[in-house]
Amino acid sequence: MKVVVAPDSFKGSLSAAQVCAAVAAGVRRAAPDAQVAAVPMADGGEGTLDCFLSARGGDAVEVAATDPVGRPVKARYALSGDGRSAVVELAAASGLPLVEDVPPDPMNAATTGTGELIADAVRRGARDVLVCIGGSASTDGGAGLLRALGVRFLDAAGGELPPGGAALARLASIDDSGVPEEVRATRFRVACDVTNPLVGPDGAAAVFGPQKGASPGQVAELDAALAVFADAVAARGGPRVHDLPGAGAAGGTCGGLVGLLGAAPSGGALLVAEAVGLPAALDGADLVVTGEGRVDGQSAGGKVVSAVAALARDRGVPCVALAGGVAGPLEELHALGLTAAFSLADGPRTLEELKAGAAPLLAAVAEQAVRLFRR
Ligand SMILES: Nc1ncnc2c1ncn2[C@@H]1O[C@H](COP(=O)(O)OP(=O)(O)OP(=O)(O)O)[C@@H](O)[C@H]1O
Ligand SMILES: O=C(O)[C@H](O)CO
Repeated sequence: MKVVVAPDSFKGSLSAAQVCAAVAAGVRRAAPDAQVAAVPMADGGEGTLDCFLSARGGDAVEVAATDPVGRPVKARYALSGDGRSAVVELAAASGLPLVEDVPPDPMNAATTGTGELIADAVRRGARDVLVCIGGSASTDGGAGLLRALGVRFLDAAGGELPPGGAALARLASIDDSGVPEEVRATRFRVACDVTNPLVGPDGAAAVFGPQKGASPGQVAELDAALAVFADAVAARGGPRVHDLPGAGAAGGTCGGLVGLLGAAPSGGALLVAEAVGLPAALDGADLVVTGEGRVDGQSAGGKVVSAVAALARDRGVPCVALAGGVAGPLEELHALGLTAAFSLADGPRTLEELKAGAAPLLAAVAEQAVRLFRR
């Protein structure tokens, strides 16, 4: 029997790798001869670099980069063992927490550092780059990132715009003739943390500008500047990113990556699943065990459990979720491919007790679940 274990972390109790170890122990108790494939998962947020490195080998690479307000910052990204693929988390060099020590600068904050990490990965040979975005300090449409990769953003007089979202209001043309061949040859995929469009009342500036310190007036300015940016992308024959779901992620960085680098936005968990080789691991599987801290109706929205269940369903493999808490409605998850979900609770306990005892409790419920499927 082959069992694939592909869980998210349990927030506050176990990393995805620890969940895999606990579940594997339970699987072996129920089916000592089972072949267990552990594929720790993530949804593009916390833990994504680690799960990529555990699946693909390789190292975290530390780079001297630029933070959102132009200061030096050391940031890490993951490069696969074969050097061909990389995962870059935008929050590493362009995250809001990096600038908590200075007054907010929503108009000028930029994604430059993330572009520097990507440039480093491409220089080292990566041609498949997963960019996990969200948690940004900026609303620059990814202009800083793109500039670090060789794109020039010019005003009507042909002068280069300064960093930041506000300056995009003066954008007259985009020159990508300086983008190196190896960047053009790279496949970019974007894992977005939200599905907001680039502009408008649900757009990057309106919804996420305030948390970056933008006043209502600044939100309106940034929204108009992003519209100028999107118009300029469309004017040069690029896609229309104004209303594209997800384009507003990370202050419009997704819009920039889609518009100028041909990136494809997608739910984080599905992209991570591909990056860590889950589809291949599912070949010949008899059962998939997934899970997260709490499985509920929200787990259907592009989270790890729903992505794993959908991949399992496509291959006709039953999929069981194990979680600290399981709360309905679960119809959507079942429709996506989740066969059943079980809580690790073994009786009335406090949350603290459940978290502290998570590993043995998980092994016990995994053992019981596998008994239903063993052959
Ligand atoms: N071992 C456990 N037993 C019971 N409950 C747990 C356990 N581990 C985590 N939880 C609960 O599940 C909640 C959600 O954890 P989960 O791993 O699903 O995080 P998440 O997906 O980041 O959450 P969110 O849905 O807020 O994004 C945690 O806040 C915690 O209360
Ligand atoms: O970075 C941001 O703007 C938010 O996390 C939404 O992507």
